Amino acid sequence: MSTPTKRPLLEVRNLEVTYAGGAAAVRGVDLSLDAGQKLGIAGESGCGKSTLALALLRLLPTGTRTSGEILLGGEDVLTMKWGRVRAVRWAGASIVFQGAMHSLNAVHRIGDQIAEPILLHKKATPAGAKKKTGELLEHVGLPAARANAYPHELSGGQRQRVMIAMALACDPRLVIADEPTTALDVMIQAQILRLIEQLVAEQELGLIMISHDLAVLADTCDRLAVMYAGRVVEEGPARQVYEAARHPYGKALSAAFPRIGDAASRFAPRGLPGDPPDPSALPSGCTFHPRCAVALDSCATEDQALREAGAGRWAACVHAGATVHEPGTPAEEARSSAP
Ligand SMILES: Nc1ncnc2c1ncn2[C@@H]1O[C@H](COP(=O)(O)OP(=O)(O)OP(=O)(O)O)[C@@H](O)[C@H]1O
Repeated sequence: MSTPTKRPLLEVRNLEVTYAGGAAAVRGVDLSLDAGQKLGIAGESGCGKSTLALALLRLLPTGTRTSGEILLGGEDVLTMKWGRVRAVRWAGASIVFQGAMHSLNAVHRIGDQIAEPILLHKKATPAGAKKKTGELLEHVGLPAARANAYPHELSGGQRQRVMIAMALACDPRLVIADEPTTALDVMIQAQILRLIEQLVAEQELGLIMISHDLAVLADTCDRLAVMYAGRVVEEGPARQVYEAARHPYGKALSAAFPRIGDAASRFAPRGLPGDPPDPSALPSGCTFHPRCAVALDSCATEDQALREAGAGRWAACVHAGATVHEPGTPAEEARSSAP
């Protein structure tokens, strides 16, 4: 959490997003991020990660209901006039989506696509934008001459580098990366993650990285928020959440990924039985209770807010803070008994 004297770069307060059809995709989310900080957002498919990312820049479809506050540098994105929202996109905050092939325009040279937001935001003259495009390409590890290439002439990793260059084109303070490496092989994935880390450190950006892969987030981010059914159910220092989650869902998500270098990794990772709930028809009480191995009778009726679960750690579980033995895989048992 931020110090009271310094305003966070981004503060999300009680954000609620409901799609036109009634799906409550984001429910009461609070987040805080300082410049230079990297926040990971994890969760299964459908838990609301992308909806949250799109809400931050008011990119949700017409008819979607949004409430709460999204304070970017103290200004509420949700109540801004559209002209101001357009000014904030790219220049205040930008998004790198997964699957660069779909995000880039196939019929335009990549240099023109990177220069477009620079010109749109009047950050440079056409000649200045061309120069900056070359510099940005070199900064993300591509030769400036690749500006003349079309998207299909680049590899998947190179295209993702282009997306990162484009995201940085107008010098934003916040970058939101939504599954930026999901479509890439592991070697390229590692290169792109190191590039993102390097750029964040160099430019003191705030980074929100969204992924279903807790291991990737634990490796890249300072803090980690775990979402379930539209809520943040656990938050804390990234490595601690990954190694020893306090919420049964965080534990299950963590157990779903093998640990390289962990003696217990010879045991198979374990999946979580059942499916996430339909956001149009959420279960009563704690929404995780139908899948929870340690649910009490009261969990079916009593909702749980985030509560302190150790220093700098939060979990929305009746057991948070208490030691509960949950029957686990041998890998989990070995980990929990390790000194
Ligand atoms: N345009 C839309 N209209 C109605 N419901 C939607 C829309 N987009 C997403 N949803 C629903 O909102 C919920 C959250 O979806 P969202 O894409 O935010 O999840 P996610 O965690 O990002 O999943 P994934 O990892 O698969 O992208 C899902 O139940 C989804 O079906």
